[in-house]
Amino acid sequence: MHHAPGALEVDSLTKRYGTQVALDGMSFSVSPGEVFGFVGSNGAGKTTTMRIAVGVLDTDRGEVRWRGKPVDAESHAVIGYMPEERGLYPKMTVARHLVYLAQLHGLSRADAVTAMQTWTERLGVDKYRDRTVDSLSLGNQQRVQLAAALVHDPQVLLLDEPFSGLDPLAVDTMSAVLREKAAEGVPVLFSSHQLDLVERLCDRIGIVRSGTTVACGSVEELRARGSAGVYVEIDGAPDDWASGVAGVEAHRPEGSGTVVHLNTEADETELVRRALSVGRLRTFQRRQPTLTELFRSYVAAEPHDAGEHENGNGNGNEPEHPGKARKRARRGKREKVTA
Ligand SMILES: Nc1ncnc2c1ncn2[C@@H]1O[C@H](COP(=O)(O)OP(=O)(O)OP(=O)(O)O)[C@@H](O)[C@H]1O
Repeated sequence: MHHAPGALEVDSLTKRYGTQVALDGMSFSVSPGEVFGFVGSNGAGKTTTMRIAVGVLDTDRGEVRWRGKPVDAESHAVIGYMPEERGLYPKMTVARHLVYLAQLHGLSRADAVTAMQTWTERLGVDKYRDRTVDSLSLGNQQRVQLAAALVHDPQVLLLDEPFSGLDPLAVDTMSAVLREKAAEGVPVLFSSHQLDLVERLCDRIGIVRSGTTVACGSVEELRARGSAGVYVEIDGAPDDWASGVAGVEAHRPEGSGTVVHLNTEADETELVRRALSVGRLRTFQRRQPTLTELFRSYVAAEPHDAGEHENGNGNGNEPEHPGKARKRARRGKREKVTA
């Protein structure tokens, strides 16, 4: 785990709803200046983690620290939070809403008005200032919701699926704002199921499963730990030419070739030998896994909605190799995930 001064540290959170385990040793940290992507399948515990960090929900065990101290009412006030349930008052105008929220966080009326003007312009909703929230389209309501998380100049940003339902231009604006806040030294955490976006935007990523962090690192670090892939083109070879080669996990057709996924026990020399023996070998190219492929390998074993959660790796601090997750996946039933 990182311990940069000023980091937001989520340390071994445990949370149950009745018998339902929502968090099971959730741990990770977000450094100042870092955009951290929080990904995991539905019900993995992302919203619960954020709600605990912002103080709207209590944890059973573990703690969240900011600047080395457990978060309390004072630090909650400096967090900008965009909740999943989008808590805007539908009948209030956009301007009144944002000024009210900024004042609630301690800004003077004049500063609150300035902040409202700045953020509505920046997020392209200034023309709707005098409209009630419920008269806006969902995407515009979402822009206002982001403005609401930003008007009080937060020192930590926690955003629950801020990109869902946004048009491509709004995605660009939202991305730019998150990078900008990070550049100011703010730790920025957001959850998303849009993995291409996460891959592009984030400095680091935490993949969660069943209430615990199963992998954490930059995309490059996670890729290096993931299983290798090879793209192969062979004239005249049958589709299943790689079957039976040690360490071959899967192979699927792509274009005029085949993508072969290898696990850590794979013998690449044997694969090359086989490739040469089945036809005229034209291409043999190593491939890094995409974030979507990594996601699938890490969360495949998730027993969600089972009422009980498997503990990922004991402490949630050390990333687990996808190979282990795959072994569990072979034992347990495979779950469909939204990637
Ligand atoms: N109020 C609640 N009462 C009972 N169970 C709950 C409650 N809120 C969440 N849970 C359960 O806790 C677990 C974690 O839910 P959470 O909303 O944190 O997941 P998530 O990762 O944010 O999912 P999603 O991607 O679908 O938003 C789930 O199993 C969920 O059913």
